[in-house]
Amino acid sequence: MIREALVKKWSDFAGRPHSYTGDIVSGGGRSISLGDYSEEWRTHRRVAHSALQRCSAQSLHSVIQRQALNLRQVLLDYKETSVDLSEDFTVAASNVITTLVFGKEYDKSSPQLQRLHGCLNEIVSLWGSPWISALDSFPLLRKLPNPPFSRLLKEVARRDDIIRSHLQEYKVLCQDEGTKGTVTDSLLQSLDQPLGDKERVVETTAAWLCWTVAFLLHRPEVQYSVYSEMCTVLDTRYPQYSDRPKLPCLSALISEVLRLRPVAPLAVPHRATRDSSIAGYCIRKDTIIIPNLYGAHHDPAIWTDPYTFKPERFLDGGGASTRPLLPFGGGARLCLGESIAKMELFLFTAYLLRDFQFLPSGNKESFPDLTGVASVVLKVKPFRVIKQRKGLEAKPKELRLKINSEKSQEPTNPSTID
Ligand code: HEM
Repeated sequence: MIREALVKKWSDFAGRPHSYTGDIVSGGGRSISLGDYSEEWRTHRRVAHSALQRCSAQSLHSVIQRQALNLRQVLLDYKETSVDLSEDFTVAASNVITTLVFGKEYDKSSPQLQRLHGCLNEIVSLWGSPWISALDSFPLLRKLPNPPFSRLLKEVARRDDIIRSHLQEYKVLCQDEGTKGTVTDSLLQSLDQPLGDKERVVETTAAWLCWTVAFLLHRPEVQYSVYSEMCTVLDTRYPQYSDRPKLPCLSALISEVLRLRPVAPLAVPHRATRDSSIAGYCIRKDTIIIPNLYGAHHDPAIWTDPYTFKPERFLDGGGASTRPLLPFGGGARLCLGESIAKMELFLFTAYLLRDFQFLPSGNKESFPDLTGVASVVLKVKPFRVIKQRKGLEAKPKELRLKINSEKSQEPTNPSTID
């Protein structure tokens, strides 16, 4: 049904609903993700898409590898203390984007990065608050004083100032170095608009990495399987994205985490641009459509044990196909960062599992809660983890992930899943 709406009838459902607060956050609906379907939006998206494609072809791989190695160093510096890695994952993912767009990377303590992240987090949390969402449904409230809304306006202005000053700095750099017209420059021009997409973009990859570590703590044998596979295939070298077909256990792990916890579980709302139908039901122009990706990924008619973390379902003979997966949506509004995100998920996970073993920080109670917290993206509740360094020379003992393994497939702490 979701495919019918988003892919087959893509032009009927390519719109975005207008909302008072959405317009404020996206500078009047001019961002790619919240902008309505129009000629201006299509041009904006086309330019951004082709710039990202060229970036991916030229430098994305090395940019991600560099951030994966930086992340490795950060983790090594923690020694074996128990830590919450969510901020480090956010910095790594955010540095991929800032390197592509501004040619700059930051470390966790950088005041510029903290200012940007602080501002984006504040926007996300204020925008989700009932004081502010009420303004969309009850226009009369817009006339009353509303301190959270005043704060939102201030944060949005602060965000745009920060981004504008980065863009300005980068334009000067481009002129100085004669790099005008490069791939990054064309991406920059396409993003030289109110930047309402940033909140989601920096959060998704980091949220996904946190979910992966959380699930792996509940089923350590999966972690071992992926590691063992890398030892066999790569020997001592670091993985390349082109190694994907040779690393089925790693690919299966990525697909399973995307299935169980799509970080944008309800995608972004669509709007019917004309009268149409879905599954034979008449849908009037301007109806708001919310694609329930989470529901599709847990449909018992398609998935066996849909609520169980079972990457082996995607291995040969495991019975599942990746075709019904829709973590990036589809059609005209398909996630613009899909190819970047896929490469990030693969390389970050491969680098992390090649060099580290993740362990729970204490007894059974300290296992991560897998229910999740919904905000702009679906996140795991904060948890701490211990990571031990491993060397590829230390080959794992009995580590293959088996299809229909006799070991329980349930997480170690079943009371915490859904
Ligand atoms: C695990 C990582 C990610 C997931 C699961 C994800 C998923 C999604 C989903 C479900 C949508 C909504 C599609 C729809 O409306 O039907 C979306 C939209 C979007 N995503 Fe992603 N995303 C991820 C990472 C990224 C990254 C890294 C970027 C940027 C480089 C990005 C940029 C965008 C943009 C610009 C849109 C709006 C597209 C439009 O409205 O035309 N995403 N994403």
